Amino acid sequence: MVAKRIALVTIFPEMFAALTEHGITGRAVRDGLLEVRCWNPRDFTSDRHRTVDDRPYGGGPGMVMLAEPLYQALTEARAWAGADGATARSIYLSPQGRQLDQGGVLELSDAGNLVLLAGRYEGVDERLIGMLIDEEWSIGDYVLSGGELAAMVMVDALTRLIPGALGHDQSAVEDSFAQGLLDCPHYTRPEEYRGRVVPEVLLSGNHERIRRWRLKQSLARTQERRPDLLEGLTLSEEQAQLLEEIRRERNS
Ligand SMILES: Nc1nonc1C(=O)NCC1CCCCC1
Repeated sequence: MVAKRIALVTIFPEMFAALTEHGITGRAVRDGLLEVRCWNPRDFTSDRHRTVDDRPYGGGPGMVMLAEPLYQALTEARAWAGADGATARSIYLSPQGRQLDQGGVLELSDAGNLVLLAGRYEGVDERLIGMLIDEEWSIGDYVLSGGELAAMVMVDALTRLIPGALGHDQSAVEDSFAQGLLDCPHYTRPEEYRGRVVPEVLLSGNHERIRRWRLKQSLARTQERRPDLLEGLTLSEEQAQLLEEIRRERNS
């Protein structure tokens, strides 16, 4: 198995320890499923202050990231990500991008290796984007101080789709999300917690009843909290039946 390579272009490479040193992403790196490597544009400057930004043409507040240090950093990052003939796609994280959802994560997970550009300041010289960026993606309609956290969100969601990255006991978590539904409620010991008990079906040991209960709970939650998600779904016979039951129970 060849490790998935994700290159990051960022002036804060230390931030990515959050991915490489913890949790599922950290284990994927240790297990050789994922390779993460950072390129810092500051390493591609030639002035004493290692300048990566400058004032915006046209005036206005803040600074804009210079194209040249990013160009050099991205070129090296793209070479690494595209080594041995691998396909590599260069992405810029910004609120102006396509909004990321699980469908987009699935698409990106099929796109081979990635180069993620994390911007700072007010943004990046548009000419650099035109020259070296293939796609712009957003993790949501809000403004962060930089693209690093957005890049980490994307890497985390992508890593969960790498075969072997989730221990056997987590792959089940993907079921409802993979079906485009919200997740069902979860419980663990004790059976009674401050007077609140676990739904008895989950103690029944009847795996078919439990599967059906969990699916019904996912459908009910999705109907209640995110009916828009249901609109986009083609329901199975069983899902349609359960949804009918839910609607009947709600109206009774
Ligand atoms: N939302 C987002 N989704 O992806 N990125 C986002 C963001 O808010 N990024 C911060 C900006 C800050 C200025 C430079 C470019 C990135």
